[in-house]
Amino acid sequence: MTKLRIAGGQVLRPDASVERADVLVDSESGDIAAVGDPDEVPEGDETLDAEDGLVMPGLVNAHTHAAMTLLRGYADDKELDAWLQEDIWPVEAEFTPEDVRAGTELGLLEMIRSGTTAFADMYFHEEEVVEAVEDAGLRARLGYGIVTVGKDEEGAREDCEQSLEVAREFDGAADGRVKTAFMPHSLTTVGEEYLREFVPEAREDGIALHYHANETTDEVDPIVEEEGQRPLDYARELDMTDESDFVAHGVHLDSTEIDLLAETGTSVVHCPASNMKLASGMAPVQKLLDAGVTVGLGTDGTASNNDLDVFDEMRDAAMVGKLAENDASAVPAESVVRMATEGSASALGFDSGRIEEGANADLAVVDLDAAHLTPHHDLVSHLVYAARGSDVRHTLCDGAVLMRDREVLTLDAEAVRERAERRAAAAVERAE
Ligand SMILES: CSC[C@H]1O[C@@H](n2cnc3c(O)ncnc32)[C@H](O)[C@@H]1O
Ligand SMILES: [Zn+2]
Repeated sequence: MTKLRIAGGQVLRPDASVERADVLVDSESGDIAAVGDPDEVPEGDETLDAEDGLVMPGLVNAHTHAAMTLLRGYADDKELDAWLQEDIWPVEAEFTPEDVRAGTELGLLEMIRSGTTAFADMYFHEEEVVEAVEDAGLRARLGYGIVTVGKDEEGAREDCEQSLEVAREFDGAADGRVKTAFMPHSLTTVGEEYLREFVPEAREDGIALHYHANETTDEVDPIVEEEGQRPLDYARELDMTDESDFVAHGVHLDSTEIDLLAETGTSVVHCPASNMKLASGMAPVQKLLDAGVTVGLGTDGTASNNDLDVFDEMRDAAMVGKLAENDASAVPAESVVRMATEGSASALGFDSGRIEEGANADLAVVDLDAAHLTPHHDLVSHLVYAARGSDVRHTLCDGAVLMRDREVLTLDAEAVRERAERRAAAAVERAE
């Protein structure tokens, strides 16, 4: 079977208009072969029913730590630094490759079930993440997260080398669905000497960078004090603000840093739920958009969210964006959908996030015949303010159907849940 016709639905187009259309997917190339009037789209070898549904680009979660599903609900209601140091990092230190595999698979299951087709992952034992992504059929940009604080020189250098190795080894894996990046955890958890030595190595090989930046004031103030400059000026001096790079959070940004991001083409991944839950602050999203910065959307890990549902994230982004600006017209629904699709895809360097001939066939079909999605005044509004991940009927990535009529075809949901439950309990027991 080479051509799959998604028939009978309405389609969300790149200009945010919605029209009655069919989509023809080339399952071999993994691309969208045609989209348009049902009378003009060629017949397919097989049909996927989109009646009473909206065909939209698959959502792109541009910042997460997928295996942290094992820590969902383990430690809540604390601010970032204490939460990481006292609760999260001690258990993560106990995680084996098998734990990371189990946690990642649970994350992938949740993503497929809520219409997410691509994500960025920063974690460790990434070889397990690559295999899980390959089997589950998703698309990912992933990397090994470096932390040098608290490590001796040998350990710190090993971490940096490991991150470069993962970036080099796995780029292009899973038939090209996996891309990689060099991933220093943040500008305060990786020592300057290591950034000065290893970032140029990544650059030489054309490897993109992904890191947490300006998430809390505790992260900004020491850099201002010690370096005498704002964190993103410091990052720019270290050659960490290329147009292939994407930073997570970007909460405490001043106007000069917003200009710097726009000028360099560095993308920002907004993580509203995590920023609210950890009381990190409110990101200046409307100002970033006004300055022309590419903004994507991410959930962060499920210990600070506590789910991977990008529909939830879109709602949070719109709500908190208005609150931050004290303006109900700020961060409107159309901008938010763009962030979660084209914005995130562009930050990750993927040719997806829009329904257009030639783009990756990464798609979700949302059921519209639900009480909470009635009436149909404005379907873009519904995607942001009313829909949930559980409204997704089918999920496709790279032209392959990953979920059909809410049945995930690439993972055994029961086995994944059972394994994650068992491994989470054992890791916590070892740590306590
Ligand atoms: C070294 S791998 C990535 C590392 O990041 C930790 N993490 C999870 N959420 C956050 C966040 O909001 N800010 C900073 N770091 C975070 C995670 O626990 C992993 O250890
Ligand atoms: Zn994070």
